[in-house]
Parts: sequence; structure tokens; C-alpha cells
Amino acid sequence: METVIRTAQLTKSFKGTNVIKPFDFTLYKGEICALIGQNGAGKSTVFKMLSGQLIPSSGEIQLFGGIGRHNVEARRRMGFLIETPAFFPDFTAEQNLKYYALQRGIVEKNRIAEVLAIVNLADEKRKRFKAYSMGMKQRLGLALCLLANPDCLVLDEPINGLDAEGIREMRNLLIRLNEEKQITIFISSHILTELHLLAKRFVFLKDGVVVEDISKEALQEKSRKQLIVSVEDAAKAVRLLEQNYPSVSYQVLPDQVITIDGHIEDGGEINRLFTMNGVTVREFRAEARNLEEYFLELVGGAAV
Ligand SMILES: Nc1ncnc2c1ncn2[C@@H]1O[C@H](COP(=O)(O)OP(=O)(O)OP(=O)(O)O)[C@@H](O)[C@H]1O
Repeated sequence: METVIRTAQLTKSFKGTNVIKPFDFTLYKGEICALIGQNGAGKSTVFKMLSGQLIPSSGEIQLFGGIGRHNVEARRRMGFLIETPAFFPDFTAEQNLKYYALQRGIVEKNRIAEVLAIVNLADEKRKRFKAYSMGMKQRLGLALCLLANPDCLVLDEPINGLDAEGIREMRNLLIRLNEEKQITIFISSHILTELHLLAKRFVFLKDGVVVEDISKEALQEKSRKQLIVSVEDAAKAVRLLEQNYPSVSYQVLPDQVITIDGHIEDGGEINRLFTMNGVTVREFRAEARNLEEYFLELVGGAAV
């Protein structure tokens, strides 16, 4: 499988503070991969190192197989949307793109019309940028990324601040670019549920460390099944659990409540195990854990 991005032992420190701990990551052609983390986790720092805006403190970046100065050439095959691009408020969408096309030496005559059509702004191309909605502004940012016909898009929180309709539009657009033009996508968000319908792989970043790298199927499986057991004596129940299910993953919550990952099919047996050994079971049920809860468990803190 063709490798689009590969990082090895990549780190970044600011004034002695290590913000990105060794970050080892490989993105393959055709993937839509989400980088998920709370504010300050280090998502933008990773993206800025990929784009060349920040120089890594140590480690290596390979883009399309190139390293070092060869990445300069490889970056031409990538579109980065890291901070909202500076568009002129009084220029129309078309004028703004023309300005950037000139700057970047893009001379294909129809390219501006093409990218405006791709992001569904063809009918509003003569509107001034300042009159655009947030969703339209984000889509114009994407149009700018697409100008040079990239093979890979790196998008930092492109759905931040969008309403439900804006998120849906952006999602459908990115799925279309991935399916029809085989564009590989690396996208970040601090809200997992916004990306769960789009990405096929999720990399969770906490304090500059990858805490999980998981496919969509595995994530759904993991976040779905959980047994919730309320008992009289949680310590004793946990002892029994560990003795009989050595690889079990569980958490003890307040009020003698235990959550057990998976093991749905063992529910009856676990219930019997407790009661037969003198642990009174007050409540026993299987419950779905939503993706956002899973995310918060992984990275801690509250959703923003
Ligand atoms: N230029 C800089 N100088 C010093 N510290 C920085 C700099 N850029 C980022 N940081 C710090 O690095 C950490 C990671 O920041 P980063 O912007 O990469 O996080 P993020 O996950 O993208 O967060 P957000 O979702 O808020 O954009 C933060 O603690 C931030 O304060």
C-alpha cells in the first residue's frame, strides 16, 4: 500500500516543554484518518510540522516517500488547511482564489471554476467573502487547498464552529473527494462525534502522545458493549471478576458501580458468579457507551 505520510520518533518542544512526544504514524493512500484530541493535545503542532510551518525538534517526516528537502516537492501534492486562510473580506470568492492562484503560479484557466464547483460555491462566487456564512468560508478554504490538485488533504478542525447543516455539507464533500478523486485525508477535531461518520481510522492524541490508533469498526465495537453492575460490595466483586476473567477490563465508579468492557455474552454467568459468592447484585444491565463517552474516557477531561 502506498504511504502518504510517515513520521518516525517525531517530537516538538517549545522552550523546553515537550509538546509532541515521539509521534510514530503512517497514513496510507486512500485513508480518511482523524486525529482526535482535546484543546492543547498537540494536533495543530503535528499538522504544522507536516506542512513545514514548524521545524521538528527531532525525528523524521516522510511525505510520499521523500525525506528532508525532498518533502518540499512532496508538499506540492498536499493541501493544508491549518488556520483559516486570510481572505480579503471585500473580494468575492472568485477574486480571492484568483489572488492565491496568481501567487502560487497556478495558470490552468478553468481551475478556479472547477474548485468552486467542487465545494458547491459556483453560484455564490460573486458574493463578497465578508457576506459568506461560516460554512461557506470553510468550504472556500477547502477550495483553496484543492487549487493545486492535491493527492492528500491535511485539515485542522475544518468543521469547528459549523452548525449541523455545515458539518453535513463538509462531511459529504470530503467523502466525495475521497471516493471520486482518491484523495487521502488527515483531519483533526476535538469532538469525536463530528468525525465518526467521516473517518475510517481514529488516532487519539493526549498531551502529545498517541493513546490509541483504531479502525472505525474496532472503535464502534469497543464503544458499544459494556456491562453495568451495581453491587453491595464492589471490592469483592472485582476480586471475583479478576479471578474468573483474568483479562477483563473494568472500572469501579462511585456508589459501588462497576462497568465491564465487552463480556455481554458472559452477562448471565457473571451475575451468577457474584450472587453465588455472596455479592448482592442491585442492578445488572448491558449498555451502549456512546463515542463521545469513549473519547472522554480515553483522553480525559470534558468535551468542549
Ligand atoms: N508557538 C508556540 N509556542 C509555545 N507553545 C506552543 C506554541 N504552539 C503551541 N504551543 C503549545 O503546545 C501545546 C499544543 O498546542 P496545539 O495547538 O498543537 O494543540 P491542539 O491539539 O491543536 O489544540 P487546539 O484544539 O486548541 O487547536 C499547547 O499547550 C500550546 O499551548
